[in-house]
Amino acid sequence: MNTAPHAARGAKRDGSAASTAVPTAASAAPPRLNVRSLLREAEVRPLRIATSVGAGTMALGSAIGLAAVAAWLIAEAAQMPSPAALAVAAVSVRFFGIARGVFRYLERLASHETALSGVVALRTRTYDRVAQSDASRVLSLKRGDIVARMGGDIDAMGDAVVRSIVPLGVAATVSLIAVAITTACLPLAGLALALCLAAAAVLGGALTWRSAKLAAEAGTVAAARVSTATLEAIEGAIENRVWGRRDDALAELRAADRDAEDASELAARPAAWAAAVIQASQGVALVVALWLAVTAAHHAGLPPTTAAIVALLPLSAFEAVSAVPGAVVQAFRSAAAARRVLAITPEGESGQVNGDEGKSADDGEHAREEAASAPAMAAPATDDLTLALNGLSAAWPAMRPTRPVTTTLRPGGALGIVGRSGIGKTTLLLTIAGVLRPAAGSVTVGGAPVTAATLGHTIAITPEDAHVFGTTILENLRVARGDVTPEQAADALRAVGLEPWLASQPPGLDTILGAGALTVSGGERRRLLLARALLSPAPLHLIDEPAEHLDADGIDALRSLVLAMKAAGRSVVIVTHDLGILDVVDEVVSLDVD
Ligand SMILES: Nc1ncnc2c1ncn2[C@@H]1O[C@H](COP(=O)(O)OP(=O)(O)OP(=O)(O)O)[C@@H](O)[C@H]1O
Repeated sequence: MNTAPHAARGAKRDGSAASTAVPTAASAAPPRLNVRSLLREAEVRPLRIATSVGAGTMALGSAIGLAAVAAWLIAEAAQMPSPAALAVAAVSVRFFGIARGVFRYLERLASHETALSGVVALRTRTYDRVAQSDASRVLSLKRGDIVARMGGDIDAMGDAVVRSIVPLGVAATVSLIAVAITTACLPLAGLALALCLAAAAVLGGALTWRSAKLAAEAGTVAAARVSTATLEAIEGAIENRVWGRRDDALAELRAADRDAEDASELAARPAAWAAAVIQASQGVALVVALWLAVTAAHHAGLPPTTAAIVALLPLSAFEAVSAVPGAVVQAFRSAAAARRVLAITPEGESGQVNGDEGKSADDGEHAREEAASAPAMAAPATDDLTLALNGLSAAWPAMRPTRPVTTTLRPGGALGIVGRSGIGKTTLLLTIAGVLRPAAGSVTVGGAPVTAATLGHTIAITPEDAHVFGTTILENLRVARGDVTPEQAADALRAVGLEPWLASQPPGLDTILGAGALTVSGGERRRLLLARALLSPAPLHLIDEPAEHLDADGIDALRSLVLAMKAAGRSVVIVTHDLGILDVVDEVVSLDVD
């Protein structure tokens, strides 16, 4: 039985109130993420990263080799090198030229393979976590927000490997090799190069990080203001002209644009400083290396070839360091994406992904609650299927809780929930299903607390906007139970009055329906969902607005269906605006406040 996804889709996704007024999954301070935990999450093996870094280092090393051969040729030219030595130089140039391309290709292969398989692992883990997480967190997000987190954000986490970890690893390795070679030739020059490289990497990296942070904070807000002001100016052009507010709208747009410019300038400043620091460090490294090499060649007898290598090596070493700003920007983006993804998962709440850092008292309480309810999740402990609402009140984070409800529903009974629009009937239904945690009171089946995992075993739910999949009628009914036979499917469709409709479809049960019920009418869709509910094996069924879109015949079919479910010993809870069908329920609960 697979009704949980319906529950998720069934909830309204107007998360605006929740996301502004109350700390929710979207707004709560997200946990920190470190590189080790990211690599573990993405199932990236250190050996694979080492292979990518090794290949990248060889590619850049080949470039350094080319520079070294050039330096040697320049230094040797004046001393008339032998043809044999020149032949060696020529072969070396060819070797390094080819090796550079080959290793660059290998590095791309290795790092992309690592990143792509990492993204698959990350996405799979995140889907698993979301399926197990507190539904109110996920349901409080807008659909587009979830798609963005599952899509672009996880891709951005994967990009950390290719665009951040590997380039930083290559920069560090190449710098170390350059410093080692320089130190071997002339220790003082090695020290100077090490200091310049460290200054460029650390200062340049820190300034770039600052720039990325400013761009993300001020830049995003300013860009959103410009978009809003632009849309309002265009869409409200006629009204603004009529009411004489055109100048105000344009002034707001100009102000927003100025803000956006200021924000991008603010963010560009540290980035410019970072570029300047790297350039200045490279310049200083070159001048110092040149000066030390020439001095050593003149006064300490350093061979001219070695002096040339010492003088020219900084050029190549800084080629690796110049990748640092881009890698830092990517690290910032990946970290922000990781925080957004983790914020919708239980691990995000508890900080499990990041070791034990950031566990709040609230998180601990949540974990204890989960642990306490765990035994009830596997299966009901008793055969008693009595549903008990004990002062149960339901609420989304920013919503006023519904009035407390206390009642008992025995197997074979039916309960109706009514109340004015927006009072919280659907919210209460989701709470009874265990999708949302109660705002107050409790809901139990056979004395055991209901949790999200009870859904499917004991409780099934048919939300108002339960999804109709783009597949056959039979498969749409098998959502309720995987082993529904064609005969059972046809019987269920007959029970809800869809027999004539089925007969009018030449492929019968194999008729493909349009995804999202595009090819069925509102009433047919509702009856199809009722047939699905009828086929569900769960002894307790919750149905949201079953009478919606039904004509008089449909209402009669609904009545018969509820009576049939009751006769079969199943309990039914119905949320409805249609008071006409309440004659089939045993008790009616109104959420309206007197
Ligand atoms: N996913 C959600 N996240 C946050 N708030 C929500 C969500 N879904 C609904 N709400 C809010 O909860 C309140 C109650 O909504 P609910 O759907 O439970 O009312 P209802 O009584 O079933 O309404 P109706 O009869 O119109 O279907 C509303 O203010 C609604 O905006």
